[in-house]
Amino acid sequence: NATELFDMCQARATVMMYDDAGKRWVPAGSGAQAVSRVHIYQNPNNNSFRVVGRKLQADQQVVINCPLMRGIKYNQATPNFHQWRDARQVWGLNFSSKDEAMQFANTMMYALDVL
Ligand SMILES: CCOC(=O)[C@@H]1C[C@@H](CC)[C@@H]2C=C[C@H]3CCN(C(=O)[C@@H]4CC[C@H]5C=C[C@]6(CCCN6C(=O)[C@H](Cc6ccccc6Cl)NC(C)=O)C(=O)N54)[C@@H]3C(=O)N12
Repeated sequence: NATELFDMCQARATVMMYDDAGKRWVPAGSGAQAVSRVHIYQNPNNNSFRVVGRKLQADQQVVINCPLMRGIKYNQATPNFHQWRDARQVWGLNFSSKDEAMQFANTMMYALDVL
């Protein structure tokens, strides 16, 4: 049966990926840049965590589904723009508010601490 994932936090953000070749940030997912609801889920069975973001608009497209690996460095480049590297790319979250950014960062840092 599908494991019940614990929804630790949610924040509104535009999910971006860094295009190394073009040296620019591009919106994750297809179509125009749009705000997503970004979650940090915990799988309590194996103490794993993942960041999942879905577009707020009708199609609810999944634009990020990124497991959090031990040792990731979460960089709060600005109060509203946070980023981290995974094996393949750099993710950027452009949060809709500083409060949501702070709450997300606190949860992220907790997860990275207990991994
Ligand atoms: C205001 C105008 O903003 C803009 O027009 C664009 C679009 C804005 C919205 C989407 C976004 C918002 C905010 C600013 C904030 C600054 N910033 C950048 O991109 C900076 C500037 C230079 C550029 C160079 C590299 C780049 C890109 C790739 C990763 N990286 C690193 O430095 C990493 C970081 C890191 C550190 C520690 C751990 C993990 C990681 Cl990932 N370091 C290393 C050692 O890996 C980076 O973040 N860079 C953003 C930006 O410009 N923009």
